[in-house]
Parts: sequence; C-alpha cells; structure tokens
Amino acid sequence: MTEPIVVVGAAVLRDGRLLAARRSAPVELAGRWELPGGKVEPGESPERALVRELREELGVAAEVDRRVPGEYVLRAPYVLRVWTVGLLPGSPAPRALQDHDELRWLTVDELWDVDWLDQDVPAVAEVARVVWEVFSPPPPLPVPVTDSGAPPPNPRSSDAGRAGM
Ligand SMILES: Nc1nc2c([nH]c(=O)n2[C@H]2C[C@H](O)[C@@H](COP(=O)(O)OP(=O)(O)OP(=O)(O)O)O2)c(=O)[nH]1
Repeated sequence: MTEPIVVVGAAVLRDGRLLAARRSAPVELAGRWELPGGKVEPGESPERALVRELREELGVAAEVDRRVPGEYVLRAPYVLRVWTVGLLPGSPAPRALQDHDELRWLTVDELWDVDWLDQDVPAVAEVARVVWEVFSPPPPLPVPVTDSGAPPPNPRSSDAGRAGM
C-alpha cells in the first residue's frame, strides 16, 4: 500500500477571523477555497512545512499553534492535516503570491460564504469547532430544478462527496 503523503493546511487566525484562500491552479481546483499550505517535503516536519508554505504562498511570518483533530482524505495518496496558525508580530499582511488569486478573512458567520473544496468542508467544520467552539455544518447546496421535476442528489448529503478531490 502506498504511504500517505501529508498536505499541511493552515487555519490562520487573526482577530477572531479565519483566512481562506482561493486556488488559482490547477484548473480542476481553481476558483474553490482552501486552507493555505502544501505538501510536506521529505525529512521536513509538518510545522516547518507550514511555516515555509505560508512564507512562499502568502509572504507572511507565521507561528504554528495547535493541531486541529482529524485527518482528511484528499486524492490518494494525499491526506490533509490542519494546524491553527498565528502571524508573528511585524509579519506582513498575507498576499496571494502563489497558487491563489484571492484571500478573505472570514468571521464565524461568514464561514460558509465561500465555496470551499469539497474535501476541505469537514476540516473547516472542525476548525470552527476548535476555534469558535461552535458546531457549524455547511449549508446544503442549492438544489437546481430538473426537467423531470425530481431534484438531483445533493453531493453534500453524504460523506462520499467530500472524500475525493
Ligand atoms: N494546500 C492545500 N491543499 C489542498 C487543500 N485541500 C486539498 O484538496 N488540497 C490539495 C491541492 C493539491 O492537490 C494538494 C496540495 O498541493 P499544493 O499545490 O498546495 O502543494 P505544494 O504547495 O507543495 O505544491 P507543489 O509542490 O505541488 O507545487 O492538496 C487545502 O486545504 N490546502
């Protein structure tokens, strides 16, 4: 069996808000929102990988705080693990330098205003639980009307839709 490759995701927090980043590539992920981060390199600790990725992608100086419980299945062999992260005093504000074309600081009430990658939804819900101590399930997707009158299955109504990439 192939060993999983860890993708580290950062729940960057500032003034009670969570940073969300909109991917600009690859094309199948572009336009969807994620937690900034990336793949851990061989021999690198997840915490160092997070600090490196955040410097490269957002131009910030970050410090890793605590692990958010859970491991979230991405496209094999990747799995997502998440940490809460703070910006160090004097850090530049985040800018979308690499992989992203828009950033947003979300309050808990705005958490589901962005179109998170399906596989990030359970991770983001867990961040909300840990950070804001709220259970914040995503709202169901709007159901388009079909010719037959029967609504198509809602991809968020089962966990299956969240596991793939
Ligand atoms: N960073 C990040 N990647 C995610 C999330 N959710 C998710 O499915 N992914 C996927 C997208 C990518 O296929 C993979 C991480 O790749 P990446 O492109 O961010 O990693 P990287 O910066 O190390 O880039 P590279 O070495 O491939 O150039 O995981 C997420 O919340 N954050």
